[in-house]
Amino acid sequence: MGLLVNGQWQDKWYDTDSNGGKFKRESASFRDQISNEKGAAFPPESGRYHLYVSLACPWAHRALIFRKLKAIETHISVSVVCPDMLDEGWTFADFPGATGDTLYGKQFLREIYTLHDETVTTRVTVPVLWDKQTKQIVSNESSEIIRMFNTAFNELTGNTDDYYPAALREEIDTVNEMVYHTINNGVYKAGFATTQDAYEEAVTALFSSLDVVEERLQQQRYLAGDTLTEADWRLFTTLIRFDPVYHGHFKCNRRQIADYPALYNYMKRLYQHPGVAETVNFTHIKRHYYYSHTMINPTQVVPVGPEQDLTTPVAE
Ligand SMILES: N[C@@H](CCC(=O)N[C@@H](CS)C(=O)NCC(=O)O)C(=O)O
Repeated sequence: MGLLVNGQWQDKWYDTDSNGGKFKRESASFRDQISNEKGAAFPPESGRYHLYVSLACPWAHRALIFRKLKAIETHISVSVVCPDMLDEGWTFADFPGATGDTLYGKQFLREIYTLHDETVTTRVTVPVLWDKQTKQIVSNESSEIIRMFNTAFNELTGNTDDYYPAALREEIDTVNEMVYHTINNGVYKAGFATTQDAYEEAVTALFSSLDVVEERLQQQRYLAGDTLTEADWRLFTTLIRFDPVYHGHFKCNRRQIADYPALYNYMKRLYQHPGVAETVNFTHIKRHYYYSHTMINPTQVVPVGPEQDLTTPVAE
């Protein structure tokens, strides 16, 4: 894994030494918008945009789910990277379920970043929302990509489902804040911590938030009440990876999601939502983490479990 500095690849792992052993996620570098506003640089057009994703990545998974839910699959094409992310970063190497770079036949995802700007300095992350027309990255920030998908293509698709409704925004923002820091990013903070204290701090915050969410879901169907919103999808992509990966690989092993009755039922309900199961690929998920993070798992052996059947009936 590494990053681009003035367009040159440098193979470097995350620096936790300068931060007391704590993992600190950097902000995404590309933050443009697909927008209906007059004169917008990136207007919604069918066939113009492309998503580069990893099926392993919880952030990219959000974008794939929204592409499904909002029926924009025929308007936005997708390339899936190989789950192995080693010294070359994300690659388009062959792997079952990976597609290669379906636009330009490149070898490495970083070449998409340098196609945008050959002297760019940035981490090379997924998801990437790409504009085929200008050969520019529109955005590599999943939280903003899902907001664009929520509304920008409504006229093209006729799908007006709203996962960020005005009346619930305050509530959604509050939940997102807690879920992002302590759960979505919390599992990474635990897994990438290089001191005992940094690890324990992250794990404690993670499980106290899971308790809060469990209690909430015992009272209500979704995080923001009766309405399914982006807050649920943002939590879902972490929950679905939890028992197979974060519990073991990231040492988040106080409990499994399967031990929380309401959370587990909710996770299965979201998994069974039309179109969602086909966005979940446990082979890519397990392979990516256990095979790529060689400082955590030097043998690169991928565990066989857990045995879970997410298709069994759920309580509504
Ligand atoms: N803020 C970004 C984070 C994306 C991200 O960190 N993706 C990971 C994969 S799960 C990645 O590509 N990491 C490579 C790296 O950090 O070099 C988003 O939510 O879109």
